[in-house]
Amino acid sequence: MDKIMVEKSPPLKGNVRVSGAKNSALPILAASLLGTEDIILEEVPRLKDVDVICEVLTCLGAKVEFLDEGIIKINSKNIDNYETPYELMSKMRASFLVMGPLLTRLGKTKTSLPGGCAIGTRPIDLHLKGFKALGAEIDVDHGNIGAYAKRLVGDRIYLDFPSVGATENIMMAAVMAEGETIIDNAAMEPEIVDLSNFLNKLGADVKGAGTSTIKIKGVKKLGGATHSVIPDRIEAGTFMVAGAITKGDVVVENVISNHIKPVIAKLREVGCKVYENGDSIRVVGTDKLKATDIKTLPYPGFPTDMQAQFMALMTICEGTSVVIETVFENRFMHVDELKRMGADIKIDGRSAIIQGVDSLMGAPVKATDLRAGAALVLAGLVADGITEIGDVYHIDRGYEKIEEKFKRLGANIYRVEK
Ligand SMILES: CC(=O)N[C@H]1[C@@H](OP(=O)(O)OP(=O)(O)OC[C@H]2O[C@@H](n3ccc(=O)[nH]c3=O)[C@H](O)[C@@H]2O)O[C@H](CO)[C@@H](O)[C@@H]1O
Ligand SMILES: C=C(OP(=O)(O)O)C(=O)O
Repeated sequence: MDKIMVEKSPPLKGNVRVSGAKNSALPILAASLLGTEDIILEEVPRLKDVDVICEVLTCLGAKVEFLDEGIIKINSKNIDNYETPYELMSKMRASFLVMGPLLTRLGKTKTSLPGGCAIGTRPIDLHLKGFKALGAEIDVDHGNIGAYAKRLVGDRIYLDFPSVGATENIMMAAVMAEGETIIDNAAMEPEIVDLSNFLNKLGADVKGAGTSTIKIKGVKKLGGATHSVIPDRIEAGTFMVAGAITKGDVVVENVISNHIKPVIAKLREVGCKVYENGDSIRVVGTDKLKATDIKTLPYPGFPTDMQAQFMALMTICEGTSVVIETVFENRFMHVDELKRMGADIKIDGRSAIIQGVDSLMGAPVKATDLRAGAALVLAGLVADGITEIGDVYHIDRGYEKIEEKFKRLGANIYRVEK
């Protein structure tokens, strides 16, 4: 398996362009099953997860063509298969997002139950609550899950937690249900707004995305559209932390600064200068990084997908920092790996207490999940010696051309292919 090697690097300097958001591209690609005419998607990041969802679409009968870099053409006019095979489902949890579109388009959908993963058990009860409210029958049998409905009828659905995936799956199922669906306590992430904009371009009637109440009026049929995926706020945040941790001067381009307000605020709290300038953000590091605290929350709170990267930064901030993870029950797998590099971190339930150290040491470590991997790359940039990161397939799920982008900023990073 490939490894990423990171050597202690000089302060990172220069410009880096952020790719389209993985977490927008995946639901939008799933929603492409709803359209009956050509769909052109731009700014799609070339990632392992994108390849998997494209394989899922192909297996369901859609035509998927990779055109120029970042551009994918999809035609779902003749989809005929309603089952996603276990092999594809097991490669990526987000494959579950095809259930909503298939249910409303074909009246049936079947797949294997998505399991938990390194960051938590990740149940799907809220997705199913939504499908049931719209009139679907749910059938769970031998690890498979089916949803069936002769007709879907709009209803009012309250989400017990503003789940991103459940909001997306229910929105997609509701776009062709009869009458009006209202989702209360909906997730408000920018990726939900991007999905809503895409659905409306296809001819849907979705209002309120980005607030906690989303209203969807069912339509009979959806067509085609051209749509550009929004920039990846988590990739942007990762490079911003890279500027901070190396005490560098990094300009992150193609970013919507409103989407990463908490990251900007916390970087300022640790002492960095952050300049917002149109669609770019410049982070200038400081010699005296100060401790701070973070608590992850659904949007617009501090994103759980930036928690590990920020913790890497906290390991060398002066003083004691506290991280409280409220979104996932087990998202501290990176702690043991950071400790192997000399970090001083204690876990107490959902809190991690980080005592800043003077320096980190390179070590062989494992990317236990996607953002844990990104955190180890960041820590490796400032650790003495070499950090050898294994299980990098996790990193490849969510970061396009990661070594190339870091190298251009002056990082000593390379991949060893095995
Ligand atoms: C592909 C994608 O967009 N992934 C993102 C999405 O994941 P995902 O959509 O899976 O995350 P959710 O918002 O659904 O999950 C948040 C919490 O709700 C719980 N939950 C969720 C659904 C459900 O039916 N029941 C339930 O209890 C989960 O276990 C978790 O504790 O949002 C997460 C939270 O911002 C991000 O970390 C992921 O990067
Ligand atoms: C947890 C993440 O993704 P997924 O939901 O696809 O596992 C992530 O992007 O950090």
